[in-house]
Amino acid sequence: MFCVLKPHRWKLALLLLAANLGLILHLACGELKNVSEWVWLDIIGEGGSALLALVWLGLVLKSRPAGRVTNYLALGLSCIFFSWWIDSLDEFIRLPASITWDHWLESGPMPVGMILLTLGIYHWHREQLAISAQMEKRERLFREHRLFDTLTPLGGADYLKRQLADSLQDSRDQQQPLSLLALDLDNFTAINQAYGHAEGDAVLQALSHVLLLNLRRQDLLCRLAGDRFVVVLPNTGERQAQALALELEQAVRSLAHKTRQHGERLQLAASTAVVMALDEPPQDLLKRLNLTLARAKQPLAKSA
Ligand SMILES: Nc1nc2c(ncn2[C@@H]2O[C@H](COP(=O)(O)OP(=O)(O)OP(=O)(O)O)[C@@H](O)[C@H]2O)c(=O)[nH]1
Repeated sequence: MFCVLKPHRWKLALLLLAANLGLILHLACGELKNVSEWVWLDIIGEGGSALLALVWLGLVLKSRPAGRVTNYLALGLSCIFFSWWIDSLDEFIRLPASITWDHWLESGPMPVGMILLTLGIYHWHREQLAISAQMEKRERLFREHRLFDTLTPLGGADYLKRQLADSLQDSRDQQQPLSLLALDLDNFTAINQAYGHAEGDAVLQALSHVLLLNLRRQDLLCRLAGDRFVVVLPNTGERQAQALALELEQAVRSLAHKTRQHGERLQLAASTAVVMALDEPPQDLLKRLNLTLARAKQPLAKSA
Protein backbone atom coordinates (compact mmCIF):
# COMPACT_ATOMS: atom_id res chain seq x y z
CA MET A 1 0.00 0.00 0.00
CA PHE A 2 2.70 2.50 1.05
CA CYS A 3 4.96 1.82 -1.91
CA VAL A 4 2.00 2.48 -4.25
CA LEU A 5 1.45 5.85 -2.56
CA LYS A 6 5.17 6.69 -2.70
CA PRO A 7 4.98 8.70 -5.95
CA HIS A 8 2.31 10.86 -4.27
CA ARG A 9 4.19 11.42 -0.98
CA TRP A 10 4.59 15.17 -1.56
CA LYS A 11 0.88 15.68 -2.18
CA LEU A 12 0.00 13.66 0.92
CA ALA A 13 2.61 15.47 3.05
CA LEU A 14 1.18 18.83 1.92
CA LEU A 15 -2.33 17.73 2.82
CA LEU A 16 -1.17 16.55 6.25
CA LEU A 17 0.60 19.86 6.79
CA ALA A 18 -2.51 21.86 5.78
CA ALA A 19 -4.72 19.77 8.09
CA ASN A 20 -2.28 20.26 10.97
CA LEU A 21 -1.96 24.00 10.33
CA GLY A 22 -5.76 24.25 10.48
CA LEU A 23 -5.76 22.38 13.78
CA ILE A 24 -2.96 24.51 15.25
CA LEU A 25 -4.71 27.71 14.12
CA HIS A 26 -7.92 26.59 15.84
CA LEU A 27 -6.05 25.62 19.01
CA ALA A 28 -4.15 28.92 19.02
CA CYS A 29 -7.24 31.10 18.62
CA GLY A 30 -9.90 29.07 20.45
CA GLU A 31 -10.46 26.93 23.50
CA LEU A 32 -11.25 23.23 23.87
CA LYS A 33 -14.88 22.36 24.54
CA ASN A 34 -15.91 20.10 27.41
CA VAL A 35 -16.85 16.55 26.48
CA SER A 36 -20.37 17.33 27.67
CA GLU A 37 -20.61 19.96 24.92
CA TRP A 38 -19.69 17.53 22.12
CA VAL A 39 -22.50 16.84 19.64
CA TRP A 40 -21.87 13.24 18.69
CA LEU A 41 -24.14 13.27 15.64
CA ASP A 42 -22.16 16.17 14.11
CA ILE A 43 -18.83 14.61 15.08
CA ILE A 44 -19.73 11.35 13.41
CA GLY A 45 -21.31 13.07 10.36
CA GLU A 46 -18.56 15.64 9.71
CA GLY A 47 -15.59 13.61 10.97
CA GLY A 48 -16.86 10.48 9.17
CA SER A 49 -17.19 12.42 5.89
CA ALA A 50 -13.61 13.74 6.25
CA LEU A 51 -12.37 10.22 6.92
CA LEU A 52 -14.25 8.84 3.91
CA ALA A 53 -12.76 11.54 1.67
CA LEU A 54 -9.31 10.36 2.83
CA VAL A 55 -10.21 6.74 1.98
CA TRP A 56 -11.39 7.82 -1.52
CA LEU A 57 -8.16 9.72 -2.00
CA GLY A 58 -6.11 6.67 -1.00
CA LEU A 59 -8.08 4.42 -3.36
CA VAL A 60 -7.77 6.83 -6.28
CA LEU A 61 -4.02 7.23 -5.80
CA LYS A 62 -3.60 3.49 -5.40
CA SER A 63 -5.55 2.48 -8.48
CA ARG A 64 -4.55 5.16 -10.98
CA PRO A 65 -1.26 5.91 -12.73
CA ALA A 66 0.29 9.28 -11.87
CA GLY A 67 -0.68 12.03 -14.32
CA ARG A 68 -2.96 14.95 -15.06
CA VAL A 69 -6.27 13.16 -14.41
CA THR A 70 -5.00 11.69 -11.12
CA ASN A 71 -3.84 15.14 -10.06
CA TYR A 72 -7.29 16.65 -10.67
CA LEU A 73 -8.96 13.86 -8.69
CA ALA A 74 -6.41 13.97 -5.86
CA LEU A 75 -6.52 17.76 -5.55
CA GLY A 76 -10.34 17.78 -5.65
CA LEU A 77 -10.61 15.12 -2.94
CA SER A 78 -7.93 16.86 -0.84
CA CYS A 79 -9.91 20.13 -0.91
CA ILE A 80 -13.10 18.28 0.05
CA PHE A 81 -11.31 16.48 2.89
CA PHE A 82 -9.85 19.76 4.14
CA SER A 83 -13.28 21.43 4.17
CA TRP A 84 -14.85 18.58 6.16
CA TRP A 85 -11.83 18.42 8.49
CA ILE A 86 -12.06 22.12 9.37
CA ASP A 87 -15.83 21.74 9.72
CA SER A 88 -15.37 18.97 12.28
CA LEU A 89 -12.79 20.93 14.33
CA ASP A 90 -15.39 23.35 15.72
CA GLU A 91 -17.07 20.37 17.34
CA PHE A 92 -14.06 20.23 19.73
CA ILE A 93 -12.73 23.80 19.70
CA ARG A 94 -14.76 26.99 20.36
CA LEU A 95 -13.55 30.04 18.45
CA PRO A 96 -14.41 33.59 19.53
CA ALA A 97 -17.41 35.08 17.70
CA SER A 98 -15.17 37.85 16.27
CA ILE A 99 -13.22 35.31 14.16
CA THR A 100 -14.54 34.81 10.61
CA TRP A 101 -11.62 33.15 8.79
CA ASP A 102 -12.80 29.71 9.93
CA HIS A 103 -15.87 30.13 7.66
CA TRP A 104 -13.57 30.78 4.71
CA LEU A 105 -11.40 27.77 5.57
CA GLU A 106 -14.48 25.61 5.98
CA SER A 107 -16.52 26.65 2.95
CA GLY A 108 -13.89 27.97 0.48
CA PRO A 109 -12.12 24.71 -0.51
CA MET A 110 -15.38 22.75 -0.98
CA PRO A 111 -16.57 24.28 -4.32
CA VAL A 112 -12.98 24.36 -5.61
CA GLY A 113 -12.66 20.69 -4.69
CA MET A 114 -15.98 19.86 -6.37
CA ILE A 115 -14.93 21.62 -9.60
CA LEU A 116 -11.55 19.84 -9.64
CA LEU A 117 -13.22 16.52 -8.92
CA THR A 118 -15.72 17.07 -11.73
CA LEU A 119 -12.89 17.92 -14.13
CA GLY A 120 -11.00 14.82 -13.03
CA ILE A 121 -14.03 12.54 -13.46
CA TYR A 122 -14.77 14.05 -16.89
CA HIS A 123 -11.20 13.40 -18.10
CA TRP A 124 -11.26 9.95 -16.49
CA HIS A 125 -14.39 9.20 -18.51
CA ARG A 126 -12.69 10.31 -21.76
CA GLU A 127 -9.60 8.29 -20.87
CA GLN A 128 -11.82 5.25 -20.33
CA LEU A 129 -13.48 5.72 -23.74
CA ALA A 130 -10.05 5.83 -25.42
CA ILE A 131 -8.97 2.66 -23.55
CA SER A 132 -12.19 0.87 -24.55
CA ALA A 133 -11.67 1.83 -28.21
CA GLN A 134 -8.09 0.53 -28.02
CA MET A 135 -9.24 -2.75 -26.44
CA GLU A 136 -11.88 -3.17 -29.11
CA LYS A 137 -9.26 -2.69 -31.82
CA ARG A 138 -6.98 -5.26 -30.19
CA GLU A 139 -9.81 -7.71 -29.82
CA ARG A 140 -10.70 -7.32 -33.50
CA LEU A 141 -7.05 -7.90 -34.45
CA PHE A 142 -6.98 -11.02 -32.27
CA ARG A 143 -10.20 -12.30 -33.78
CA GLU A 144 -8.87 -11.71 -37.31
CA HIS A 145 -5.61 -13.41 -36.32
CA ARG A 146 -7.50 -16.62 -35.73
CA LEU A 147 -8.75 -16.45 -39.32
CA PHE A 148 -5.17 -16.66 -40.56
CA ASP A 149 -3.54 -19.76 -41.92
CA THR A 150 -1.08 -21.49 -39.56
CA LEU A 151 1.31 -22.54 -42.33
CA THR A 152 1.57 -19.52 -44.62
CA PRO A 153 1.37 -15.80 -43.76
CA LEU A 154 -2.01 -15.68 -45.52
CA GLY A 155 -5.66 -15.46 -44.57
CA GLY A 156 -7.63 -18.70 -44.68
CA ALA A 157 -11.00 -19.54 -46.27
CA ASP A 158 -13.10 -17.71 -43.64
CA TYR A 159 -10.96 -14.60 -43.90
CA LEU A 160 -11.28 -14.72 -47.71
CA LYS A 161 -15.09 -14.94 -47.50
CA ARG A 162 -15.23 -11.93 -45.18
CA GLN A 163 -12.89 -9.82 -47.26
CA LEU A 164 -14.64 -10.87 -50.45
CA ALA A 165 -17.98 -9.64 -49.11
CA ASP A 166 -16.38 -6.23 -48.34
CA SER A 167 -14.62 -6.06 -51.72
CA LEU A 168 -17.86 -6.91 -53.56
CA GLN A 169 -19.62 -4.11 -51.72
CA ASP A 170 -16.79 -1.67 -52.55
CA SER A 171 -16.86 -2.66 -56.21
CA ARG A 172 -20.64 -2.10 -56.32
CA ASP A 173 -20.34 1.28 -54.54
CA GLN A 174 -17.51 2.49 -56.76
CA GLN A 175 -18.89 0.79 -59.90
CA GLN A 176 -15.51 -0.77 -60.55
CA PRO A 177 -14.88 -4.32 -61.79
CA LEU A 178 -13.66 -7.00 -59.37
CA SER A 179 -12.07 -10.27 -60.42
CA LEU A 180 -11.13 -13.43 -58.62
CA LEU A 181 -8.20 -15.65 -59.49
CA ALA A 182 -7.64 -19.23 -58.29
CA LEU A 183 -4.31 -21.03 -58.48
CA ASP A 184 -3.93 -24.72 -57.73
CA LEU A 185 -0.66 -26.69 -57.83
CA ASP A 186 -0.64 -29.60 -60.26
CA ASN A 187 -0.08 -33.01 -58.77
CA PHE A 188 0.90 -31.71 -55.34
CA THR A 189 -0.03 -35.07 -53.80
CA ALA A 190 2.93 -36.61 -55.61
CA ILE A 191 5.31 -34.17 -53.85
CA ASN A 192 3.87 -35.10 -50.45
CA GLN A 193 4.20 -38.77 -51.29
CA ALA A 194 7.72 -38.59 -52.69
CA TYR A 195 9.32 -36.14 -50.24
CA GLY A 196 7.05 -36.16 -47.19
CA HIS A 197 4.42 -33.82 -45.77
CA ALA A 198 7.01 -31.45 -44.25
CA GLU A 199 8.58 -30.88 -47.68
CA GLY A 200 5.08 -30.31 -49.06
CA ASP A 201 4.60 -27.66 -46.35
CA ALA A 202 7.87 -25.98 -47.37
CA VAL A 203 6.67 -25.89 -50.98
CA LEU A 204 3.39 -24.24 -49.95
CA GLN A 205 5.30 -21.64 -47.90
CA ALA A 206 7.70 -20.86 -50.75
CA LEU A 207 4.78 -20.69 -53.16
CA SER A 208 2.88 -18.21 -50.98
CA HIS A 209 5.91 -15.88 -50.96
CA VAL A 210 6.40 -16.13 -54.73
CA LEU A 211 2.75 -15.36 -55.36
CA LEU A 212 2.84 -12.38 -52.99
CA LEU A 213 5.91 -11.03 -54.76
CA ASN A 214 4.12 -11.22 -58.11
CA LEU A 215 0.93 -9.49 -57.02
CA ARG A 216 0.04 -5.81 -56.77
CA ARG A 217 -0.38 -3.82 -53.56
CA GLN A 218 -4.17 -3.89 -53.72
CA ASP A 219 -4.49 -7.64 -54.38
CA LEU A 220 -5.43 -9.96 -51.53
CA LEU A 221 -3.96 -13.48 -51.54
CA CYS A 222 -5.50 -16.19 -49.35
CA ARG A 223 -5.03 -19.95 -49.05
CA LEU A 224 -8.45 -21.47 -49.62
CA ALA A 225 -7.39 -25.02 -48.72
CA GLY A 226 -4.50 -27.43 -49.33
CA ASP A 227 -2.63 -26.32 -52.46
CA ARG A 228 -5.38 -23.96 -53.65
CA PHE A 229 -4.86 -20.18 -53.44
CA VAL A 230 -7.32 -17.44 -54.28
CA VAL A 231 -6.54 -13.82 -55.13
CA VAL A 232 -9.07 -10.98 -54.85
CA LEU A 233 -8.28 -8.44 -57.56
CA PRO A 234 -10.00 -5.07 -56.97
CA ASN A 235 -10.51 -2.68 -59.91
CA THR A 236 -9.59 -5.47 -62.32
CA GLY A 237 -11.42 -6.69 -65.38
CA GLU A 238 -11.31 -10.24 -66.73
CA ARG A 239 -8.58 -9.65 -69.35
CA GLN A 240 -6.25 -8.02 -66.86
CA ALA A 241 -6.93 -10.84 -64.40
CA GLN A 242 -6.11 -13.43 -67.07
CA ALA A 243 -2.81 -11.67 -67.80
CA LEU A 244 -2.00 -11.78 -64.08
CA ALA A 245 -2.93 -15.48 -63.94
CA LEU A 246 -0.48 -16.25 -66.77
CA GLU A 247 2.24 -14.34 -64.94
CA LEU A 248 1.59 -16.35 -61.78
CA GLU A 249 1.70 -19.66 -63.69
CA GLN A 250 5.02 -18.54 -65.17
CA ALA A 251 6.34 -17.58 -61.71
CA VAL A 252 5.43 -21.01 -60.33
CA ARG A 253 7.18 -22.78 -63.21
CA SER A 254 10.27 -20.64 -62.61
CA LEU A 255 10.31 -21.29 -58.86
CA ALA A 256 13.48 -23.25 -58.24
CA HIS A 257 12.48 -24.88 -54.96
CA LYS A 258 15.10 -27.33 -53.63
CA THR A 259 14.20 -30.21 -51.29
CA ARG A 260 15.62 -29.91 -47.81
CA GLN A 261 17.06 -33.41 -47.73
CA HIS A 262 18.89 -33.77 -51.05
CA GLY A 263 18.72 -30.25 -52.46
CA GLU A 264 16.89 -31.63 -55.49
CA ARG A 265 15.00 -29.07 -57.60
CA LEU A 266 11.25 -29.69 -57.75
CA GLN A 267 9.55 -28.97 -61.02
CA LEU A 268 6.36 -27.15 -60.05
CA ALA A 269 3.39 -26.22 -62.18
CA ALA A 270 0.01 -24.72 -61.40
CA SER A 271 -3.37 -24.31 -63.06
CA THR A 272 -5.30 -21.08 -62.79
CA ALA A 273 -8.83 -19.83 -63.31
CA VAL A 274 -10.30 -16.35 -63.45
CA VAL A 275 -13.84 -15.06 -62.98
CA MET A 276 -15.19 -11.53 -62.92
CA ALA A 277 -17.68 -10.70 -60.17
CA LEU A 278 -21.31 -10.24 -61.15
CA ASP A 279 -24.04 -9.04 -58.84
CA GLU A 280 -23.92 -12.19 -56.71
CA PRO A 281 -23.18 -13.30 -53.15
CA PRO A 282 -19.56 -14.26 -52.26
CA GLN A 283 -20.31 -17.99 -52.01
CA ASP A 284 -21.79 -18.07 -55.56
CA LEU A 285 -18.75 -16.26 -56.91
CA LEU A 286 -16.41 -18.73 -55.19
CA LYS A 287 -18.48 -21.64 -56.52
CA ARG A 288 -18.17 -20.26 -60.06
CA LEU A 289 -14.41 -19.85 -59.57
CA ASN A 290 -14.00 -23.44 -58.36
CA LEU A 291 -16.03 -24.74 -61.32
CA THR A 292 -13.89 -22.77 -63.78
CA LEU A 293 -10.77 -24.15 -62.11
CA ALA A 294 -12.12 -27.71 -62.25
CA ARG A 295 -12.70 -27.25 -66.00
CA ALA A 296 -9.12 -25.93 -66.41
CA LYS A 297 -7.82 -28.99 -64.54
CA GLN A 298 -9.83 -31.50 -66.62
CA PRO A 299 -7.19 -32.06 -69.36
CA LEU A 300 -4.58 -32.71 -66.63
CA ALA A 301 -6.81 -35.26 -64.90
CA LYS A 302 -7.39 -37.08 -68.21
CA SER A 303 -3.69 -37.22 -69.02
CA ALA A 304 -2.77 -38.50 -65.52
N1 LIG B 1 2.08 -30.75 -47.16
C1 LIG B 1 0.79 -30.39 -47.10
N2 LIG B 1 -0.13 -31.03 -47.87
C2 LIG B 1 -1.40 -30.64 -47.80
C3 LIG B 1 -1.84 -29.62 -46.96
N3 LIG B 1 -3.18 -29.47 -47.12
C4 LIG B 1 -3.55 -30.37 -48.03
N4 LIG B 1 -2.49 -31.07 -48.46
C5 LIG B 1 -2.43 -32.14 -49.46
O1 LIG B 1 -2.62 -31.52 -50.73
C6 LIG B 1 -3.14 -32.49 -51.62
C7 LIG B 1 -4.27 -31.84 -52.39
O2 LIG B 1 -4.82 -32.80 -53.19
P1 LIG B 1 -5.45 -32.44 -54.60
O3 LIG B 1 -6.43 -31.32 -54.41
O4 LIG B 1 -5.93 -33.69 -55.23
O5 LIG B 1 -4.27 -31.79 -55.38
P2 LIG B 1 -3.22 -32.42 -56.39
O6 LIG B 1 -2.55 -33.65 -55.88
O7 LIG B 1 -2.33 -31.28 -56.70
O8 LIG B 1 -4.09 -32.80 -57.61
P3 LIG B 1 -4.49 -31.82 -58.81
O9 LIG B 1 -4.86 -30.53 -58.18
O10 LIG B 1 -5.66 -32.49 -59.47
O11 LIG B 1 -3.31 -31.68 -59.71
C8 LIG B 1 -3.60 -33.68 -50.77
O12 LIG B 1 -2.67 -34.74 -50.95
C9 LIG B 1 -3.53 -33.16 -49.33
O13 LIG B 1 -3.15 -34.17 -48.43
C10 LIG B 1 -0.87 -28.97 -46.14
O14 LIG B 1 -1.16 -28.04 -45.36
N5 LIG B 1 0.42 -29.39 -46.24
